[in-house]
Parts: sequence; C-alpha cells; structure tokens
Amino acid sequence: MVIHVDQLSKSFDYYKKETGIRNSVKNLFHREKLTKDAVNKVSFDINEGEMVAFLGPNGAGKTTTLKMLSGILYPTGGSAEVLGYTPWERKNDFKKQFSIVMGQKNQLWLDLPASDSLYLNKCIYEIGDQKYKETLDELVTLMDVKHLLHVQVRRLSLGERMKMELIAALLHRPRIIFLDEPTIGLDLVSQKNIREFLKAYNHEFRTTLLLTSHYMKDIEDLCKRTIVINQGKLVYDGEIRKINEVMNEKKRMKLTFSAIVERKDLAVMGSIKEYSGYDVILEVERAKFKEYSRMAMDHFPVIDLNLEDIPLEEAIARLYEQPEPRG
Ligand SMILES: Nc1ncnc2c1ncn2[C@@H]1O[C@H](COP(=O)(O)OP(=O)(O)OP(=O)(O)O)[C@@H](O)[C@H]1O
Repeated sequence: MVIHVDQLSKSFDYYKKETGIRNSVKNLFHREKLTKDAVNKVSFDINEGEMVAFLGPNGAGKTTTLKMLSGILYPTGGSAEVLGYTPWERKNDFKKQFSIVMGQKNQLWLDLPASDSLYLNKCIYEIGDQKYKETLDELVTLMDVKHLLHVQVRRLSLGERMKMELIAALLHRPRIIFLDEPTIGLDLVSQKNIREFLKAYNHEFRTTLLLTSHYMKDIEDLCKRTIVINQGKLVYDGEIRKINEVMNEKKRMKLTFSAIVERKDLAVMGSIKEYSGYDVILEVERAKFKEYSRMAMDHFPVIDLNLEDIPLEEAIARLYEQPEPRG
C-alpha cells in the first residue's frame, strides 16, 4: 500500500463578511467566525500502481485532500501516510518521490524556455547528468515535444504547455503523481494525448496516479477505481463500472416503433426521458424490466428494443446527492 488515509479532516476558519459601509464598520469591531469542513473524516487506501479517480462536485474537498497528501496543507484531524511518510512533515526524501500537477497552475516559468525550468528541476531534485539526459530524452520523445524545448513557454499552446508541465513533474521519476484537472481547458485531441501518455506511463513504470477531473472521458479511460467525495465526505469507493450496480434501481429502455405511440400509454412503465413518437427512452425499475419489455412487445408496434445502463455521468451526479456512503 502506498497511500493510507485514516479519518483525514480539514476545516477552514473564515469570517462572515457583510456588504455595505455600515456593515463594514461593524465588522471592524465584531466579526462572526465561521468554520468550513472542507474534508470530513475521509479514509481510503491506495496500492502501488493503481490509477484512481477522485471525483466530486465543485467544492467537495478534492483539491484540499490532494494538498494534504502532498504536504502543502496540514490537516485538522486524522492521519495519512504516503510512501510511509507523513506528508506534512515535508521530509526531503518524501518530496523526491511524488509530484503534484495542477492543471490550473504553472510550475514552469512562462518567460523562459521549458528547457531552463526543467534544468532547474534537475538541480532541485539532484538528478545526475546522465540520468537527466536519458529521462528528458525519453519523455520529450514520448510526448513528441523535443522540438519545443527551447521555445519560450508563454508561446506554447495550452496542450504543449501541459505536456511540458508533466515532463517537469516526471523528471525525478516520482512513485506517486497527484493530478488535479490535468486536461482542463484542453481540446479533445490534446486531452486524448495526455490520457494516452498517462496510461502508457503508468503501464511502463507502475507509477501510482490519483487524478481529479471533471471530464468523464478521463475517468473512464484511465481509472478502474473511483473515490467520490461530496461535501467533504466519502460517498463511494469502488469500481467505476459498478457505480451503476450500486445505484442499481433503474435501467434505461430504448424503444423504436413503426407507428406513433402516445406518451400517456408509455408513462405507465416508467419516466420518459426522451420522446419523439417513434423513438422513446424510458427509465424503468430494474426489477420490472422483463415484465415491461413483454408488455411493450405485446401492446406496441415495437421494431427495436434495447436495455442500457444509466449514463455514468448521471449515475455519478446522483451519487453526489447521496448523503451516506455507498459501495
Ligand atoms: N483557504 C481556504 N479558506 C477557506 N475555505 C476554503 C479554503 N480552501 C478551500 N476552501 C473551501 O473548502 C471547500 C473544498 O474546496 P476544494 O478546493 O478542496 O474543492 P474541490 O473539490 O477541489 O472543488 P473544485 O472541483 O471546484 O476544484 C470549498 O467549499 C472551498 O470554498
């Protein structure tokens, strides 16, 4: 096991600020202190080589958790062990074994070519000359950015810049990479490139990856397992493809008819998600599916019938509404 998290919590204190001059003056003398439980007693374990998606709606506590696991923030409760270290003790040996990449933040200097920032990382991480040359060469070839090493970072496209950011994060061969929205703002082709790279990299080096993303494709493509948090609490930890089984009350029935069927005649079977007269998508109780398929075949001019899971995105959105853990 490379990551062990036990009842990890982080609260932020902040002061209520009211608008208007009167209230601003009042705030000078009396400020109401409020507490936000950003992460609330979260526990999970991650094994070496796993690629785990860390999901949750905006403000769920994902970034705060990643920041604690990489030692940027101190927790207010609980404990965590990453590669056998307590992250917030920030031991040098620990810092040399992980990386954090935030899609919204640059670690490269915008006014310098990437090669300069990469060389700086070489010095910080005390990478030997030969090792640096080999690793850099391998990474720029894998990412196909060798020709861009000497271009000022500011002049690179967002996708090219993210590739360089990843190279900077991987130069010291970390055993764990925390990726916070690595594909944010990238076009579909660049997103795919980054995903393919991460997949190949994980396969080759068994690097553990903990990834947050709002793009479902990233999650489905890269990770078997997902941890979902909502309002700071863990609500699901398990296989992505099992989310539907866990939320298994409903399935989708897609019907195509040879003649128009009235809405009201279909509504008895379940809720209508899409309707055009000839085509309909119904959400039906999983337990009743067989009965309703027979009923549809007997009573309507059915020319095609398909059963589908609820789309992953929707299943996850429903998980976000769950107050209690599932899975
Ligand atoms: N320094 C801080 N002071 C006060 N509140 C904070 C601070 N940092 C984060 N929070 C609050 O903690 C909660 C969790 O924030 P966090 O950034 O971890 O969410 P997230 O899951 O990463 O969200 P997103 O998907 O929007 O990036 C939010 O309500 C946020 O406003």
